[in-house]
Amino acid sequence: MADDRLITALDVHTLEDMKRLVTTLGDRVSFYKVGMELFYSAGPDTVRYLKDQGKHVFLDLKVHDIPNTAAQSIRALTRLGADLMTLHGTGGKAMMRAAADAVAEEAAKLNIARPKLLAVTILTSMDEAAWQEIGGKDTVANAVLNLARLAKEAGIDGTVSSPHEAKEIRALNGPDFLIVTPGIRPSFAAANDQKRITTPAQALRDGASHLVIGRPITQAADPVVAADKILEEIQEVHA
Ligand SMILES: O=c1ccn([C@@H]2O[C@H](COP(=O)(O)O)[C@@H](O)[C@H]2O)c(=O)[nH]1
Repeated sequence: MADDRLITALDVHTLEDMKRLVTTLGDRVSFYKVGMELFYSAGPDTVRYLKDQGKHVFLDLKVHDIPNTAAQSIRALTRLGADLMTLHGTGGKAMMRAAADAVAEEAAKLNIARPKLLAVTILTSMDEAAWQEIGGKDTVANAVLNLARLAKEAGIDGTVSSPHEAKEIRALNGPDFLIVTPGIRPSFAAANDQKRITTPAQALRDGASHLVIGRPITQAADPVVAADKILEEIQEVHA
């Protein structure tokens, strides 16, 4: 049975590959992520197709620019009708505020449901060493928490962060804040390039609202079996 807490990342190159995966996974997956790899290759048709299939869409394009450019880009993306969209929290509070205002304005103008905006904090592929290499002065966890606080103050709906920070973000930003966590690895899957990882059930127990899982499903020998195992695991953790 589908569970909206599972978001499957469609990191493939073409519309045809995307459609094949969505057809294969059928009704068991209700929420998909379209990221840069797919969107830069196949464009807005990806989102339209998924919406036509009755799926929820997380459009993860990680907008990062000065406030005006970020806001206008987010405004344009709002017209595609995704459910969730991202921008980088490291663009700062003024940028996040401008983008949040732009989404609200554009959705009201079009009379559509307002897509929720998520701030990407520190990528889940970074460990402490990688973070310090780019000049991080505090721990990854503290930097993530600071960005989560700024995001909420700026009117952003949630964060993209690793499951390692979920418990503290939940305590800081309350029950309604979205905590969307990539870096999820079921026991049967390889870590790949992800560094701050945990299992699907543990991430939910720690307060994640959604799990983003790509390769453990899409590159599995049998994606249906992999998705079913994950769904079985998370159904034991109540929302
Ligand atoms: O910090 C981040 C932000 C985004 N992602 C995205 O999530 C998926 C994870 O895919 P896996 O194959 O399960 O590793 C991928 O699309 C990333 O772009 C992230 O991993 N970490």
